[in-house]
Amino acid sequence: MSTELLIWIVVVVAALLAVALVAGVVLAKRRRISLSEPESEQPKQVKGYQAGSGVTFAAPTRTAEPEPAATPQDTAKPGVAKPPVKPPVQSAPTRPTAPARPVEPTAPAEPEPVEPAEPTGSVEPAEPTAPPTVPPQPTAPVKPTAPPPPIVPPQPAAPVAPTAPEPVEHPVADRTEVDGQPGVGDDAAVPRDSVKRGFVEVPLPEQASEIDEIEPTSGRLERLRGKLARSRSTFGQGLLGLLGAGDLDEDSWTDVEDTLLLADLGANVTDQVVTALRERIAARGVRSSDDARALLREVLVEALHPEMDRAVHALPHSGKPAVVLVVGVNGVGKTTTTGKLARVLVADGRTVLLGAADTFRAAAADQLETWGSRVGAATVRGAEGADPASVAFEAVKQGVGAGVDTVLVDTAGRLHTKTGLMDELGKVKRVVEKQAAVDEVLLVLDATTGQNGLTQARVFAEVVDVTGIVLTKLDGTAKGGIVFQVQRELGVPVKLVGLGEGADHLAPFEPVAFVDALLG
Ligand SMILES: Nc1nc2c(ncn2[C@@H]2O[C@H](COP(=O)(O)OP(=O)(O)OP(=O)(O)O)[C@@H](O)[C@H]2O)c(=O)[nH]1
Repeated sequence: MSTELLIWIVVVVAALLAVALVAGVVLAKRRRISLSEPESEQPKQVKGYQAGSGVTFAAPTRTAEPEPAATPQDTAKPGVAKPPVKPPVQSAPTRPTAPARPVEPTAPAEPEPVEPAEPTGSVEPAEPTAPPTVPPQPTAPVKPTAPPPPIVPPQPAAPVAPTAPEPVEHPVADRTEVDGQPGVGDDAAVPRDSVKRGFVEVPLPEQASEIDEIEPTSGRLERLRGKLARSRSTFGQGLLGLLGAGDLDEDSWTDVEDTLLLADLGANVTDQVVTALRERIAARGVRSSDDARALLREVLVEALHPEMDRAVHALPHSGKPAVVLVVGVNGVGKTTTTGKLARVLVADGRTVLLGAADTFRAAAADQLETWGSRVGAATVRGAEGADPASVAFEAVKQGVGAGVDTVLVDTAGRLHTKTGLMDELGKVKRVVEKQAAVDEVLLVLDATTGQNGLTQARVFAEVVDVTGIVLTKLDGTAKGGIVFQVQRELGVPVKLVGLGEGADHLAPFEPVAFVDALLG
């Protein structure tokens, strides 16, 4: 074999080897790429918790036996909560294209449950003589010339033309009783003969010329977290600063306790939280501020009982509308909450009828009607001073007749005595139940009143079977901890929170998103 041939063989072998090497490298690279998903197809990793859901509505889950109300004894125990129920149906977030069906005016209310109109500011009505399951009969003789108050047929989306009355002096700041008990007679924070609040004193939403755009309800708590800034400074800075500092001595634990008490968690919840923190820090140790945050988050979320059923029972069932009563003392934000809730329901594709059973304050009905007109919900109202039960009855009757999905009844908050409160609310509920079951009783509490709100809540819980709490004005307080306490004391879940005066500043209460907002 010649040298030249040998050289050629070596060159060809070298070239073949080089080609094989390059091909091997390319194949190996391809294989590596094909093992992983294309980046765009990977689910986007969300950092931290995102409040994704909106307000959850559900048809009532009750069966023949109504759920027993939580007793104070029950609720004194830690962790007492309503047993988790069947997961509620999450309604599709559809937006209605047309306003709610107009409600046909019906004949005046049936005489039985309707009482003659009472002049506003009159003395408390006489004790009803009928047994509690029957609507109370008027004990005073009915004057032939005083027929039941006419129920004004609802004007769907009719703009309200407010006549601007003279501004009146009113102790607005004193509207919620300072010792927490609804005052009695002349001891009431707002004496019964005081000048009524005028229309001008309540900031009304602007008149609607067309149906409002409503902000999506999903993720509202997340979007409104900035409104919790005042509470955040207590939890996020105060508490995290203490826990992140490393080994805690007894003085530091006392500071932790004080911070929780100052945030209105109350003695029992504070005890529970501090005990859990101490145990877990001892078991796991806290080495960084991230550890401290994670631990605090875990303990606070647990204390809020995320397993509680927070669905608002506002979906129709058995061919009838759901009936939601909104109760609470005056000034806490009942009318505003009723209006905001109507918006949420309409945004969810539901038809809503509003019942203005707050007949003590004429402006309340105007206020509610304005809220309704902005979303195309009709309002049933009575004359000022009319029997609230008759207006509630008429609203539900018309709601059943018109086949709406939900009737929201705004009740009166001007209640001076516990007995009056009992009679009034009990009667409203009994009378309404002649038409349709009451599915939800939402107790509205003003978060800025702290312990007072809690005392009011206990009084209301004695009177009606409260099924959910709406905590308003959380944007105006550093004491967001009241949420923990109110749930524990009443054993009733906080379902909604008010985070501002804006029309869409009502959010579903989500424990994890709430704690995240508090911790910042
Ligand atoms: N900052 C803030 N203000 C609120 C909130 N909810 C209601 N308000 C305000 O609280 C005030 C009282 O609200 P209303 O809805 O009139 O209260 P009410 O309970 O119906 O009052 P009465 O009809 O007198 O019983 C109004 O100025 C509302 O705008 C909230 O979540 N945050």
